[in-house]
Amino acid sequence: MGSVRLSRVAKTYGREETRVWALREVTLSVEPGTFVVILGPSGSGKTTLLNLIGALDVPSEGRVEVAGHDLTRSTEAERARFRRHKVGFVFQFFNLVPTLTARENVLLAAELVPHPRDPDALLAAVGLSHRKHHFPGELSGGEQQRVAVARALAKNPEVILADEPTGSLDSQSGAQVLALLWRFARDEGRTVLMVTHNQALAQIADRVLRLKDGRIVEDRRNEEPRTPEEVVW
Ligand SMILES: Nc1ncnc2c1ncn2[C@@H]1O[C@H](COP(=O)(O)OP(=O)(O)OP(=O)(O)O)[C@@H](O)[C@H]1O
Repeated sequence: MGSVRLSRVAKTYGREETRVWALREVTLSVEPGTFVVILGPSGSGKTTLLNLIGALDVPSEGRVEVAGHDLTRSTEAERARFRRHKVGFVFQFFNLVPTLTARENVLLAAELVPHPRDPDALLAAVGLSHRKHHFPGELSGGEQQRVAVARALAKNPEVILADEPTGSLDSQSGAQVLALLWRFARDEGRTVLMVTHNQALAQIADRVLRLKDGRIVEDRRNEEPRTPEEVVW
């Protein structure tokens, strides 16, 4: 299932005197079913970390293993297959296809995998049955993000990577999106890694990672995480 293991991972950009260390000496092991919240200042390496786990990028050093796949020893074609089958992505700005309806956006993801979840059931679960034939431009930000979560879940992925999924939402829509991601980890044993600038969201995490200057400077487990509904933000 969706285990995540990084061993002495570094990621650099550029060369020699202009080299930037986006990540260094990152070692991490996350068990399936964990809801991980990743905090850290701008430029600390949070997005880079998600990109490596999601096989959108490869490390400069070290090893990345996700859901039993060694992403550092795979070809680009294998990584594309891994992204397609194993990972659901949720971004800050939804990234829906504007010319497709909500339902078609979810269907498009479902068609990528052999054992998808039912798009209509997912749209019902995110409270959007009545809006499924609407285009993204006809939906509010919160509704679009709920479609994006339904799209990510449609693939029934082992790992969900969410980069500031509530960053552009009002608090009520944000809470709904959060609850969907949280339940997916809790009820279905999937691994969710979520980057956020909102410190309050650490309370709902099973595990909190804090990055600074490309290193993990805090790695804490919450014995009794709160539910998204309990957190005021
Ligand atoms: N393609 C790139 N080329 C050069 N440097 C990059 C590239 N991508 C990221 N970086 C640098 O790597 C470092 C980490 O970036 P990253 O986007 O992972 O940070 P972040 O914690 O997600 O920041 P933010 O909260 O602002 O999104 C930064 O110094 C950034 O400027």
